[in-house]
Amino acid sequence: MKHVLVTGGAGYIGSHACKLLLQKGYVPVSFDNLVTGWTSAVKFGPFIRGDLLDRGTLDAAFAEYEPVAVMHFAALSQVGESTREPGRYWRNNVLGSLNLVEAMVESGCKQMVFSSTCAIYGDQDGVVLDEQSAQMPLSAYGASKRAVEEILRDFGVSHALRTVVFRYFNVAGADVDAEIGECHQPETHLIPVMIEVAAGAREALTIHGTDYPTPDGTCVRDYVHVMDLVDAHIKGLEWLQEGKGSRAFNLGTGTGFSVKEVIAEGKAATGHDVPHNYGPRRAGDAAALVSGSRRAAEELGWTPERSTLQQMIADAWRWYRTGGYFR
Ligand SMILES: NC(=O)c1ccc[n+]([C@@H]2O[C@H](COP(=O)([O-])OP(=O)(O)OC[C@H]3O[C@@H](n4cnc5c(N)ncnc54)[C@H](O)[C@@H]3O)[C@@H](O)[C@H]2O)c1
Ligand SMILES: O=c1ccn([C@@H]2O[C@H](COP(=O)(O)OP(=O)(O)O[C@H]3O[C@H](CO)[C@H](O)[C@H](O)[C@H]3O)[C@@H](O)[C@H]2O)c(=O)[nH]1
Repeated sequence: MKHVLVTGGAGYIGSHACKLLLQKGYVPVSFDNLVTGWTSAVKFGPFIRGDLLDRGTLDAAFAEYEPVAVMHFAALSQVGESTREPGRYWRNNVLGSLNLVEAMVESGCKQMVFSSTCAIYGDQDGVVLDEQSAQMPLSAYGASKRAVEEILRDFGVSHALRTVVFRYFNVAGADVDAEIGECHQPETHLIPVMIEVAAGAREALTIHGTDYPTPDGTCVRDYVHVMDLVDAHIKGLEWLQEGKGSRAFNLGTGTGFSVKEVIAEGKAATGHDVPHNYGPRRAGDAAALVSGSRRAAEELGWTPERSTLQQMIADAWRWYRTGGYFR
């Protein structure tokens, strides 16, 4: 049996990856400290409650399961929060990842699929964002992810660590069976916040900034369905298992939607009003982040299949309506 250590396996994207890994014949071992995750999201393999900052628990995990690879999702990942608490982000994301990488190479596990982000690119007016674009993160979150990419490169040189780095754009939607989904406490991401408003669980959504240099003044993002995203992770794992070298890939659809467009689609997809008001810009936000790369399609054979805005909102809505929130 091939074990894969999934850090952050109790979180939103990690739990979806675990489900697909199991379907593909791997045993996903979730390693998570539950800072933003849920034990009830760990349904597809063993669970180790551990912190990336605790090297002993990491070493024990590698010794017990001898994973063929690591999928590294665990991180603090809120852009706004990271601008207020940069120390937490640097410590958790960078030192935590360094611990993980050192535990990996010492145990002989030399393959990692890493969750990076388009937030490493920052704001680049009119520039098509591909993997060669300049990296100018606007937040401690984005900077911490860029730093981890550098650590991975260095350990590639020194220890033959091979990594597939995925720079996600904005992930949304939920498992097609509504068995798992997105659940953050408190929720800050646009689509799940909108779902809570449509369901009447929140009074209104605040649009953070209406004076961006975008067609309607609100931020533009490239949304990708979580199921398409984890499908790419299996392809990334296979890439490494076939012995191919380290590579970075953007994961987005290439189409951007403004906050106002997302709200309009939310109303249509849920059949409910989405009351909203206007607030100031949120620190750390880029005006527009849209992928301009076809590398994942051309080299991994990855084609997003559920990543229409309508489908992502419909799946998130179904997950919410089936009472799926983790406790
Ligand atoms: N959601 C998005 O749109 C998006 C976009 C780009 C990148 N990402 C990246 O994808 C990854 C997963 O994001 P998510 O949305 O599933 O977030 P999430 O918060 O739902 O999941 C992260 C998981 O990591 C765990 N964790 C955090 N720090 C840990 C530590 N020190 N030790 C052990 N476990 C720890 C949390 O408890 C949680 O279960 C993150 O690395 C994030 O930066 C997410
Ligand atoms: O109540 C809300 C919530 C969000 N937004 C806006 O909606 C857009 C999307 O915001 P999210 O919080 O949903 O997502 P982010 O773009 O901030 O961040 C997400 O995608 C990033 C990459 O773009 C990171 O990787 C990060 O981990 C992930 O959470 C932003 O312009 C944000 O200001 C609002 O206007 N109101």
